[in-house]
Amino acid sequence: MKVRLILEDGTVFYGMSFGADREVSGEIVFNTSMTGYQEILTDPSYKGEIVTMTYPLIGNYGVNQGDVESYASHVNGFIVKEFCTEPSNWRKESTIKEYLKENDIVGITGIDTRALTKLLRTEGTMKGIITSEDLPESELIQKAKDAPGLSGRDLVSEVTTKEIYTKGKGKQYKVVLIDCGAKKNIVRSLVGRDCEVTVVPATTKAEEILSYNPDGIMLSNGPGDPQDARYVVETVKELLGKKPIFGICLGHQILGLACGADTYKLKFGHRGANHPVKDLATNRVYITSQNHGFAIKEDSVEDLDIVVTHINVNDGTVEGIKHKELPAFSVQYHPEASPGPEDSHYLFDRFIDMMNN
Ligand SMILES: NC(=O)CC[C@H](N)C(=O)O
Repeated sequence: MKVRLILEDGTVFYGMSFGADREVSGEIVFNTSMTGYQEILTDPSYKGEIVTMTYPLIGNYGVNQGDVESYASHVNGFIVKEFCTEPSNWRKESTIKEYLKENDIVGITGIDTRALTKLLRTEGTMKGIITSEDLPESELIQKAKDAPGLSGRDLVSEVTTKEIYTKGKGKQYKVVLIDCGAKKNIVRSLVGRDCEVTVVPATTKAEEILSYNPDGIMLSNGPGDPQDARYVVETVKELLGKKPIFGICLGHQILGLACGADTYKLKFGHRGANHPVKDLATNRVYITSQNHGFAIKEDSVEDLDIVVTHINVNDGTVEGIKHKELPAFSVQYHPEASPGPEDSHYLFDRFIDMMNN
């Protein structure tokens, strides 16, 4: 079926639907990873976003149950230049097209994703709408403008776990993971390092978290504007100094806010698997997996009890912080990778070391 992608600035792209046939809107973002499309579709941090892949051929190794990163798919829509109809891989269970249909994800193909990405890079991320409706363009542009953005809404509550559950029962270190939209590989990375991980809803109060008597607390990734997750920020303020804390992505922004820093929205964010990040202590550069549209303001960290530990080599933005005295640190990127390079796995080891002290 023919569909249109209409951006709030009036740009129109024509494509074909290859997933669910529904009208969707959301913030359009681009991801530069060449592989990992299934992990991207199921990363809860993409809630509210329509993802365009810059790599021109998506789906060439198929999809399988092992590569999902959460209990469902979360993207509002998925845009590709071309999708593969005959994937070849020993792990393949079905095709990207079947997957999108089965999981009710709107997908469009035949889009000039290079032109779309260049536009978003120049103008910044924009809201857009994917539709097959035969309405006048002006009405559809208005619909795109009226679509909810990422700020001013509590997206975390839409993806956080409803039930408390534990993985790696009986393992040595007890970790409570505050689930703001956690990816499975964070849990796997901890369980693989001898941690028993109790995953709790984002609304869980500090007192209840401490009642588990954990050795450490992990703050997960998650969707939306960190300023809208104030209730988690308040919880983290109470937990600071009581137990070692490690934050990833939204968890990093939340730790920053809890320590008094400020956050802002980046022009078009960082989403991909090859973002260079410099560790300021060693001057070593790591290639990292990223997916974020907000960041900690560098100048807001001055005069606080935290320091910037990592920066992005491309644009100099803050990629990591640590508390000057208390056992708490965080990174804006994804040490759990999935998809992406595994260079930063050592950060989980650093968290274990903190729990040993
Ligand atoms: N992956 C994440 O945790 C993303 C954090 C936040 N939603 C952002 O876009 O910046």
